[in-house]
Amino acid sequence: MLTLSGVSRKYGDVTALDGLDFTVPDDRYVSLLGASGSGKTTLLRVIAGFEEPDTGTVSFDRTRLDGVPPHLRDIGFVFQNFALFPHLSVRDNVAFGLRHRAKAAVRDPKEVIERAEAALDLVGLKGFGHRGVGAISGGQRQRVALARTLVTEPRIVLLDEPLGALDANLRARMCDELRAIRERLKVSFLHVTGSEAEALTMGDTVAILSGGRIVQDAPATRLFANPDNAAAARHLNAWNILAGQGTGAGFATGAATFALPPHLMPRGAGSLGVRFDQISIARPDAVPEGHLSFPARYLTGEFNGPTALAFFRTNDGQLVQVVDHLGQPRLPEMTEGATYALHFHPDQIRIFEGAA
Ligand SMILES: Nc1ncnc2c1ncn2[C@@H]1O[C@H](COP(=O)(O)OP(=O)(O)OP(=O)(O)O)[C@@H](O)[C@H]1O
Repeated sequence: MLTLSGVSRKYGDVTALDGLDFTVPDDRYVSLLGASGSGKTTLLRVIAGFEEPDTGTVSFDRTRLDGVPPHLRDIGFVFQNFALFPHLSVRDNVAFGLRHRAKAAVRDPKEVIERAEAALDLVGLKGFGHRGVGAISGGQRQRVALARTLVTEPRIVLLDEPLGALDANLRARMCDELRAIRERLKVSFLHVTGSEAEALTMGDTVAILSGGRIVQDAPATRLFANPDNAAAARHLNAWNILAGQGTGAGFATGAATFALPPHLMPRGAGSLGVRFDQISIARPDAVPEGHLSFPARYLTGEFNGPTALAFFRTNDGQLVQVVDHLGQPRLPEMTEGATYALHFHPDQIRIFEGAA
């Protein structure tokens, strides 16, 4: 198990990692989700040993890795741009790591070729060994990069936005393949991405990096349904979040004051989260009994195939989204510019304590 405790890393005035605690268990596919600039690459570089943390520790199975140079950590790193050697063949790219690794370098040419070919077979590139890396597709280059890392039998594989350079179709296929390869090897993958869909699809668990810390680390389905805090919810791109304050009259937000059941009422500042797919829409005078609601002006709709998105603006100018699944449509016909009541049952909301 890889463990980071209290890891901080600053660049001048910028705090990239801020006392971060994080573990990657054995035999697990872990997604790390964060916005651009949230410190994802810094975190991978600290784990791999390309950077040392200012404070805190990195260990593997309780052995400290701080101060151990990258090539002695047994950690694989698949770079976003693949970083292949353009003048070498596919097989020689894969063999390179094996011939040159610091621990237990393989010198016997026959064994090098056998192991390189086995790694290519594992990533679905049997028979491609003789090709130049310029003569294969982007998805195949991605797999060469993976094979080059896997051939060295790392204890954990770090993947920095591994699908970012691929087109959408290929990305979907590589998602399945990465998971299948990992399951065969039983080695943990830590997959960094800025895409919530990719993080949720890939990870057995998803860790969300925000403000230099992991704000939630949970199985994908639990995280999606039950974010612990507003920061985590925001990253899922599926939750509307209305910041407000608990008052005598209810939970006061810029969109409306909600008469929350007492057990949900935050003591001071807080926010109300409601998922895009759990809001219904009615005429202002037709909100069902027991539902909470707020008024909002319908802006426009967006049709995405199996789902349709509707965009609204609250009285205080916040953008709110509602999603409809075309298999089970819930939304009425709406007129752009008209005001509707967006409503939901109190059981469907999450209240997050603290300032948003
Ligand atoms: N070498 C550096 N010198 C100065 N600031 C840096 C350096 N590396 C990273 N930073 C800053 O640290 C913060 C975290 O950067 P990092 O590259 O880790 O983010 P990221 O989540 O990987 O972003 P992206 O998804 O855009 O690649 C950013 O504010 C970045 O500008």
